[in-house]
Amino acid sequence: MISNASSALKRHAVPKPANGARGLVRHIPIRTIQAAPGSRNIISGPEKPKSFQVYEAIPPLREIRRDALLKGESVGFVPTMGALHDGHFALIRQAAAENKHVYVSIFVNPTQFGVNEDLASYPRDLPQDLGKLAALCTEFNEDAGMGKLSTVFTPKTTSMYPNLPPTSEVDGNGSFVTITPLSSVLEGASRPIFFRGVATVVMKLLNIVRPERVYFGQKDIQQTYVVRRMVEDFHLDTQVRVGNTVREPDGLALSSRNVYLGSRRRGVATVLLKALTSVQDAYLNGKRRREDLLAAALQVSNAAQETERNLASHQRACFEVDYFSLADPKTMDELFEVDSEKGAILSGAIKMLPVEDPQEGEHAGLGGDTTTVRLIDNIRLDLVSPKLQPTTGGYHELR
Ligand SMILES: Nc1ncnc2c1ncn2[C@@H]1O[C@H](COP(=O)(O)OP(=O)(O)OP(=O)(O)O)[C@@H](O)[C@H]1O
Ligand SMILES: CC(C)(CO)[C@@H](O)C(=O)[O-]
Ligand code: BAL
Repeated sequence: MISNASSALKRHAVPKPANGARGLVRHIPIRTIQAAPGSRNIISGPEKPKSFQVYEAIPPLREIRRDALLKGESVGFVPTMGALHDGHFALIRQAAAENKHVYVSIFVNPTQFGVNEDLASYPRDLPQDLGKLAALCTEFNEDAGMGKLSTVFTPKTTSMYPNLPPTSEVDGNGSFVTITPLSSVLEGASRPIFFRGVATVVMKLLNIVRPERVYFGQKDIQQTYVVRRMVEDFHLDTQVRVGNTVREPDGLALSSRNVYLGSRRRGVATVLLKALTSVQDAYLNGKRRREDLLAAALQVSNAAQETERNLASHQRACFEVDYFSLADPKTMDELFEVDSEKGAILSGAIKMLPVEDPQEGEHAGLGGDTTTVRLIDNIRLDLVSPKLQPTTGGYHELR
């Protein structure tokens, strides 16, 4: 059964197919079909006989994973929290280029949300995500040696946390993976339980899927460091791959949370990348000292804050800077001077504050622009020569 499927998914359910153990159904509109009890559901696209299976339960997923292992077929795994966008699709494409099978998980992991964060309102639309994945599937040409999207894993919270209910309390009980000190700085300083939750759920997912390769986006760069450290320290047998940040045409990094931004806040949100690119310009112009580099970011953000403050309350979109950071590309320790041979990770986070005086007819974001939205972004200074271009995919190895 698909547990967290909306009623829309249930409405689309059709009877169990009679054609074989795995019940692959072809040439039908996108539908969800309940197969073996508690386990298999099959999606099939209308135009091509391409399909993937959706699993909510762990045992049948393990079974097909074992089948692939016995056949010597590799699995590339893309963990997500759903609300899928082109950033996710770039990772899936990359995984299909490098593996026989791609497995995607969709699970909004409660333990990485702080008590006052947006777990309840986090955008969720499983039928829409499955539809997007079915459309993406048609791109993968197995005859040309590409892998295929084989499996989507949509576990219930009770399967992922089988004993104690998941907690968001800093001192809550449960079985957790903690990676320190990496998890305590930057994003971890603002979100104290965030990386404990991420490391814990990624450990669970890797234990379930056991992929040859696992794919993460550079947008969440600190997450890639935490996961890589976990993989090394716990001797997990998987390779961590990192895909470039995919951006909107104006440079804003794609993010599931961008749906919270109505037009007023969306217009100002590009300030984060503008601030980071001003540092990049300073770097390319020969600056190497932290204070000189980060001064450029502060100048851009201060000017933008001033502009917004001077607008009328019904026009402005105010924001706060959470941090700008210049960190070592191996350890994420803050740097006082950048070594040109090694480069640096330049990252930042801003908080878009709730919109004041919303106007009739103004385009509002999800939740009516009433909540603070944190945006993060980063640039690898050692990888940006000579100038950052909006990215449409591609990947790099973490060094
Ligand atoms: N713009 C992007 N480019 C490349 N990868 C991305 C992008 N956005 C997210 N990812 C990656 O997709 C994976 C799943 O991320 P997730 O489902 O949390 O989406 P998200 O857009 O990062 O959501 P959120 O708004 O919660 O940050 C992560 O590895 C993440 O880094
Ligand atoms: C890696 C992840 C899927 C763990 O919940 C999440 O942090 C994300 O989507 O970036
Ligand atoms: N992609 C990061 C997930 C989160 O912010 O919770």
